[in-house]
Amino acid sequence: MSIIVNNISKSYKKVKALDAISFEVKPGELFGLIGPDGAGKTTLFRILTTLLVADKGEATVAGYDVISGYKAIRNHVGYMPGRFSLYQDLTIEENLNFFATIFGTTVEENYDLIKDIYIQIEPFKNRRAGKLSGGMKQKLALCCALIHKPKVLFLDEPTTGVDPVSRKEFWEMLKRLQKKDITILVSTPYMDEAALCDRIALITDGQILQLSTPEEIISSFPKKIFKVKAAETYQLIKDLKEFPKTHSAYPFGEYMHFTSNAPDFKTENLIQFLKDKKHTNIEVFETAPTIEDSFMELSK
Ligand SMILES: Nc1ncnc2c1ncn2[C@@H]1O[C@H](COP(=O)(O)OP(=O)(O)OP(=O)(O)O)[C@@H](O)[C@H]1O
Repeated sequence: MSIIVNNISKSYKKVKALDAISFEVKPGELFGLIGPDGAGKTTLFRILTTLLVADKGEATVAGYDVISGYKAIRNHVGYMPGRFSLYQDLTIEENLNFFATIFGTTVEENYDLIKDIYIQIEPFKNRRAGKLSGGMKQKLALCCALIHKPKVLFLDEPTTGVDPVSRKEFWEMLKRLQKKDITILVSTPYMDEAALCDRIALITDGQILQLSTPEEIISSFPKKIFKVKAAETYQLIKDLKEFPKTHSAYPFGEYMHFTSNAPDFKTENLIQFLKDKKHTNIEVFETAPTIEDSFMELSK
């Protein structure tokens, strides 16, 4: 296993950031930690990259224990923290050379690994990191995290604050890196990105709610799910909560997602209920569940 996490707990005074977390990541896997802000993702990354010591439990990365093997881990992993790790006053080229030097290597030695990504920012290589766009900073930070050819790559919310096109390109880059035998642990609050991982752990309040492939998580969704819309959205939210057969109802884009607690639920019943409440332009139709729906259901 590339990463083994066994019963890891960590508290900051009264806040339990991680509560007996266990999971394993296979070599070459692209594994996602999916969860909202404050779920404990950064704390876990810091423990696995040896920057923070857990209160309880054990973990190994690339075969090394996070406590006794911390020096080896630092040489074998790449870490792209959520907040940019770049030196703002150094140029693209200087940042990259700096990271190569501290790992005792050169940009030339591992250029092959970063080439695809670096050529996109190379035209700006003399620009200071502080003056780059979010997407360009992200690409540079990834190059810096890769420059010593790590076995395991940790990416903490790499696409937060990045535009949708750059987000898509970024995930394509990760898929290419995976083919080069790098194990990747990536965290994201974006549920749509979860579908791009081999396996994911849904995490909230320091606990894993479910761990599986995205397909399995979706197919194990226990209920029929419906999209609901009406002219008055705010009133619709209130009324759906009052409908006696509601199990869950929450906003999802321009619709509400609704599940029923009644095995014999019929859309006509809901439509009639909403009509009685004077709603207009009512739409109710069945839809396929998403990872976000699984998350909502599990964290209920
Ligand atoms: N140094 C700290 N001191 C006190 N509490 C902390 C500290 N770091 C994190 N926490 C708390 O621990 C919990 C988990 O935080 P963590 O940063 O690990 O979560 P996260 O999933 O990475 O979320 P975010 O994306 O907001 O960083 C949160 O409640 C957070 O407020």
